[in-house]
Amino acid sequence: MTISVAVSGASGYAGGEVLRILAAHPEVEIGAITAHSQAGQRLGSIAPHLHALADRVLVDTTVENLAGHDVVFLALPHGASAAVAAALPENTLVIDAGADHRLESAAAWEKFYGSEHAGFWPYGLPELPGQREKLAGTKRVAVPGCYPTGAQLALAPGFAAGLLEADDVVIISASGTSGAGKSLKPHLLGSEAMGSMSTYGVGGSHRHIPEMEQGFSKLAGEEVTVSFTPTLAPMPRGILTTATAKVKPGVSAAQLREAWTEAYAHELFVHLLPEGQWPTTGAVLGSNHVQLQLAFDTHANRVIATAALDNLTKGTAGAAVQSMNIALGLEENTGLLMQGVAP
Ligand SMILES: NC(=O)C1=CN([C@@H]2O[C@H](COP(=O)(O)OP(=O)(O)OC[C@H]3O[C@@H](n4cnc5c(N)ncnc54)[C@H](OP(=O)(O)O)[C@@H]3O)[C@@H](O)[C@H]2O)C=CC1
Ligand SMILES: CC(=O)N[C@@H](CCC(=O)OP(=O)(O)O)C(=O)O
Repeated sequence: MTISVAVSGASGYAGGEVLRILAAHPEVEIGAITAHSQAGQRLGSIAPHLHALADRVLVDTTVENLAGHDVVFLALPHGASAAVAAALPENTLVIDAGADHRLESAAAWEKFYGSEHAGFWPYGLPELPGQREKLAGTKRVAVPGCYPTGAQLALAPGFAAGLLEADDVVIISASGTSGAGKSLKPHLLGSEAMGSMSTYGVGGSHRHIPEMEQGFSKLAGEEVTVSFTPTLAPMPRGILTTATAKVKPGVSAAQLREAWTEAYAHELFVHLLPEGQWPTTGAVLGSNHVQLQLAFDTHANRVIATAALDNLTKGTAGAAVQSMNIALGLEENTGLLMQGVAP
């Protein structure tokens, strides 16, 4: 049976990446592709790499254009998804790449996003304990933010195994510029962003902090506090996250390694590298894979875990398609077999 799929926000980076993956997905047929200011344009003029769909024309993002498909991907600015999603039929599988349905706490949503909370959907990070079961058969998926994907995969095994302290988690991530979307931003002009690194969203203000804390707190069974600082790296794609946390008294390096090894032993997309080999963003580019490594800094009594992923693939569109596969009962890696691009 062919699955009909609509993609909204198809003129943007996340929507374009969903289309790149779906174009090679053997079970789906791509129906409506929608945009906002660029509706009416040929996809080939906006995303020239998508040859298979070059002559398709973008239509307006309306409920009428999106309804009538088995699956609808929403790749819209946060705040725009909730209204569209609420008007789509209950039996349509809706996969939201934006933030609107990621947070369970209305108070956290209002504090960080400053608008009304739209609700909470099953979270599209199947590698977290118990999460795959919540995604199977669901009709709604909230795709994680790109930074929370790397951060949670980096430290989840330690919290799930009760090895880490909850009150001293520090996460620093470097992201490629596509993480900020396609719209024009002065600090992302080529001449500003290339050849230079910068820090932003400092001082506990980044919207992804409550999402990370929500994930860790569920695993730890207590409130976890995260200090997160994002930085912008002069590359189009990729995230390198370094996450550190204090280790509980008496925990050994071998226990840490065993927890991480067991957590990801059967995962198709998350790879704990052999000891001594450290993740690189280059190795996972364009793929749904995540590389991980950890070390025990016994001097500071901290675990140091590093994760590399492609923000547009495992950080958004790959996770969205992986979640679709699970929700529909397909093999989880259908359409996601691509390896990284090197050099
Ligand atoms: N970039 C990334 O790495 C990640 C992005 N995401 C999320 O995915 C979503 C899309 O992000 P991204 O692709 O980067 O952003 P882009 O700015 O690249 O694309 C935004 C898309 O939304 C459309 N759009 C803009 N305004 C509206 C509106 N008011 N109503 C309906 N559609 C609108 C645009 O259409 P048009 O161009 O025609 O105006 C475009 O298709 C966001 O929620 C983002 O947070 C999640 C994880 C990572
Ligand atoms: C480099 C850069 O600017 N990255 C974006 C995160 C992209 C993302 O995941 O955004 P959503 O949570 O809105 O889906 C940021 O820091 O806001």
